[in-house]
Amino acid sequence: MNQLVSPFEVYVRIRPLTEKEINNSSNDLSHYLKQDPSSSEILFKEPGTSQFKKYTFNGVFPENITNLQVYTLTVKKLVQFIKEGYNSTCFAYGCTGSGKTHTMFGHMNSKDNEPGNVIHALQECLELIQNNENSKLKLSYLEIYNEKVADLLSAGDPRNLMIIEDFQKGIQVPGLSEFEIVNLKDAYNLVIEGNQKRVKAPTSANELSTRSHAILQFTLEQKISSGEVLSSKLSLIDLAGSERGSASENNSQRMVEGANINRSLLALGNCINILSGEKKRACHVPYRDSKLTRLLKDSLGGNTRTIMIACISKSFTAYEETLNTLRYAQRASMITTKLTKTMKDLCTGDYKDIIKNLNIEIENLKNQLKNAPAKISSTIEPEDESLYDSLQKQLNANLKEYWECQNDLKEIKSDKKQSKEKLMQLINELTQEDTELDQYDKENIEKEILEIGQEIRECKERKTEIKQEIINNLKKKQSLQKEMDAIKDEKQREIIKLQIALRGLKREKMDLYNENLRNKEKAEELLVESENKDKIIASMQNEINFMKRQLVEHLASKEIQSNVSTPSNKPIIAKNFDSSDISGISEIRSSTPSFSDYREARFQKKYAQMMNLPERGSCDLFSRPDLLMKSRSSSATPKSENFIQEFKRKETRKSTEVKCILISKGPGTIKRPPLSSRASSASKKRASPFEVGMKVSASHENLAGKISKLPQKIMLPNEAADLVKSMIQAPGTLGNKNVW
Ligand SMILES: Nc1ncnc2c1ncn2[C@@H]1O[C@H](COP(=O)(O)OP(=O)(O)OP(=O)(O)O)[C@@H](O)[C@H]1O
Repeated sequence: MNQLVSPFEVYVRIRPLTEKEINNSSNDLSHYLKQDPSSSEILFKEPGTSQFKKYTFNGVFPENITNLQVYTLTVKKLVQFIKEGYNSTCFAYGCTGSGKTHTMFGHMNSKDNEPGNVIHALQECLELIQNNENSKLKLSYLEIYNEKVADLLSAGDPRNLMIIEDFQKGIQVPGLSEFEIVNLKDAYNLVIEGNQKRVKAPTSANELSTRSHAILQFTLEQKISSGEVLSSKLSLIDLAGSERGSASENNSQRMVEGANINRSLLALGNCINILSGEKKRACHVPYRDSKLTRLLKDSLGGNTRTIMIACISKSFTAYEETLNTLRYAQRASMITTKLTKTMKDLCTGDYKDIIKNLNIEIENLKNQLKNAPAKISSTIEPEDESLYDSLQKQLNANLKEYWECQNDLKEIKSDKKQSKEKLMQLINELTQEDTELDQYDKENIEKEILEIGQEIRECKERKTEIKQEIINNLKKKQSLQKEMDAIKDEKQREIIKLQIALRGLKREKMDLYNENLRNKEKAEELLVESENKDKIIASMQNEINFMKRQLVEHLASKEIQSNVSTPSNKPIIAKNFDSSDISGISEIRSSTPSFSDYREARFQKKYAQMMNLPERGSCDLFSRPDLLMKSRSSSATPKSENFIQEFKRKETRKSTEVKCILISKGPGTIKRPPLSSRASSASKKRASPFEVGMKVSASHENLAGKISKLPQKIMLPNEAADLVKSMIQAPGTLGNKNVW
């Protein structure tokens, strides 16, 4: 018996007669109630018959059994179960004075201290956490009195707490005090403190009757290897007495209490009926019918384990209540069948179909998610996501609650309609003249009419309450929606701000880019300008260099003039001049006079005037551009012919005074004859040096070789003059035929 055999187990505990009851021997129910201590059955004699009806449960505890034994056979199994991470519940049900409080709490302050289930469970749970350093135990204690939830451990007096359903944590009571338990003494004191706060009042059956449902919850939190926290709760419930108003000799307050107690127990019974499958309308479990069932929603059915201890008294005065309790407990015990059956069904083909359908649904949802616009993710920051999710879940729960309320309303309407029809039928039965009713039947019908009248009143009350719940539900929905919108709005505002900032930055970036472009263009222009300037400077530099050379030449010519006297100034005659010799001259190039030539000429003129020198340019050999040659072939070009002819002609006429020939062999560079060589004929008489630049082609190695023996430097005029003179006077020094 140490393991739970089904998710919902029902035990019956028989309370022994009290001393007072023993004294009244007629009060013993033994003649009506039989129980074999070795079996889990009770035989009970139904009213009006001599036969015993058999009630079967998971176990029956006779009068002499102790609280510890009861604990060992019931709640101890649940403690093991919460250790595995499942929620579980144990509630004591029964009429006033049947021993519920005794079973759950025991005699906590009396000298014959006999702790009940709560204390034993606490002890065992503490052992659990002491053996596992990664676990915590928390305790909360509340009561439901007149359909209001009150915290029994709060320092103040907070009444009417809300019950909400959290999709992750399950049923929650926001604002409910919760204490971490580390030792039994503290826990014990908390329980005593809570018990003292419970609403109590004397009834005819119990001097210290507790008038509320007391719910004590242990929450066991265990950190598992993955780092996640496994949270499970054990709810231990001492229900208020299930008796009818008349039995407990009540005043008006007791009547209200009784109505509320009855309602919640009725709701609990209805839930149990549906979970047990007794009612055909099994689709909707009316957890919302009372605070008690709402609170127990995640502790009844599903993956939870529940133990009901139905307490009955052996007192005959409680006969009717005992019978009701047995019937109630019997119905509850049928939950076992339903759940077992469901588990069996899971092994059949239906299960495969369910899985298949679920897989299809999952696939559909995945696709929907994939195709859904990522509105939320784009607007909600990760840190807000959990809050947003939680609000979303609360909204879903709120919506679910709304539909449940609407369903309840429909059910109430239909119940009311049925009750009214039944009422009419009973009234007809009672008032019909032709029916013969004896006093007993009449009393029964009247009793039934009263009960139905009470039911109709309850329906009305319930309807008003549900309407109020719908109003509250809609208010809650609005506030949740507001909260969600606030998150969205706030994020939206932030996003808009960021977008504006981003646009600003983009504009700034664009401006910078454009400015950069402009700067680049400017830089390029400046570069070109500077290159041009460099070129100008370089050309000016060249000009300066050239002019410097000219100056040197001027000075040299002046010197030559003074050195070469007119008498000895014999005309230089080229002898044996052969045109083939100059055919190797690949290029003698000149151009039409340029501005710089003109400037140079002016400079030279001015320089000459300044220095009192004769003006330059005396060789009309090169004064005519058409005489300038360009020859690449071995045969003389017409131009070279012209050149030769002209040279010879001038030589013949002896009209040309060639004072000096400077020959320089540049690296492929041909210097044009200076402008001076093309000077006007007016200055012919005054001889002036001129240059001939040559480029010697490879095919005329002969000439090239000879020329290469010439000094490769610009000679001073007098040196050059001497050289030329020697060349002319001693022809052949440059070769047999080459005479210049
Ligand atoms: N198994 C038992 N053995 C001895 N005494 C018991 C037992 N069960 C109950 N009693 C005694 O019976 C009396 C009534 O019990 P208890 O207060 O537990 O009833 P109850 O069902 O909680 O009543 P109520 O619903 O009115 O609170 C108490 O004095 C209690 O000590």
